[in-house]
Amino acid sequence: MSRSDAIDEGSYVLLYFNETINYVIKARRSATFNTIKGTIRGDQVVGAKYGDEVISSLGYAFKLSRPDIVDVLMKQRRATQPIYPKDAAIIITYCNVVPGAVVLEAGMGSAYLTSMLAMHVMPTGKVVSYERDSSRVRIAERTLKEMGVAPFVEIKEQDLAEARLDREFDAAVLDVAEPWALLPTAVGAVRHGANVAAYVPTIGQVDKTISKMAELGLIRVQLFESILRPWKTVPGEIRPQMWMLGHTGFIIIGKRP
Ligand SMILES: C[S@@+](CC[C@H](N)C(=O)[O-])C[C@H]1O[C@@H](n2cnc3c(N)ncnc32)[C@H](O)[C@@H]1O
Repeated sequence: MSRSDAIDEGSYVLLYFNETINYVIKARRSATFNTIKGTIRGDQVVGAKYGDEVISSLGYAFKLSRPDIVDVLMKQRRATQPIYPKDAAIIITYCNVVPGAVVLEAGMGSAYLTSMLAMHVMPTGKVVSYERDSSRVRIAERTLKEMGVAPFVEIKEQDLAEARLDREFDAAVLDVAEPWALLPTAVGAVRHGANVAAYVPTIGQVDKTISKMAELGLIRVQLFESILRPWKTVPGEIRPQMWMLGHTGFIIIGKRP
């Protein structure tokens, strides 16, 4: 994501009319963006600056605003079920993912979590991410580039179970179907006192993961489900939104004693 005020070809833009009518777009000179308040041409956007306004074909003014990290992340291609920012925030906070940290991850999937991890370890740390499916690696590489974090991620196109690792990691995160199978490798690769997190969608997986963490001697095992309820913020109509994300996954975090 660029810090410049200029909107170039390929920049992400929040096209904002009001609290309910707004869109995140990727600026393309040759494109046309359809909104329910008329269309906006790409050549009105590319070459403008963040903060400018453009007028739609129906005469409505839209602000060209700089989007947030979450806006850009949620526009990236998904090869797999990604970890959403609400869950990434817990993993990052509880696993002490700070600038300079070296984090082990499997699998990389669509690199949503990888991007968020990389943003927190940069500029001196790194994420070492394992993904055994090469087609997903190609998609993940693109996401990391779009998010501007590619230099902080070392991609290993390999099954984590086959990796030989030194004990150099400050944290490990497993988002795979059977994290219990990878826990011995992950636990063996983190420093004393480091946390290992697993992310799974079903209770059966939670049970197996917690049992394996206990067997491996991890301490203070914590289990979280993050339920984020967004509210409508229109003055005079403040109430919960009608729709919300009901379930994503469970986060299990254990500490290597
Ligand atoms: C649910 S996706 C991960 C999504 C990712 N966390 C995100 O936020 O975009 C799970 C990925 O783990 C990969 N995977 C599963 N087992 C693996 C293993 N043993 N080693 C490396 N990758 C693995 C799968 O190929 C799949 O792409």
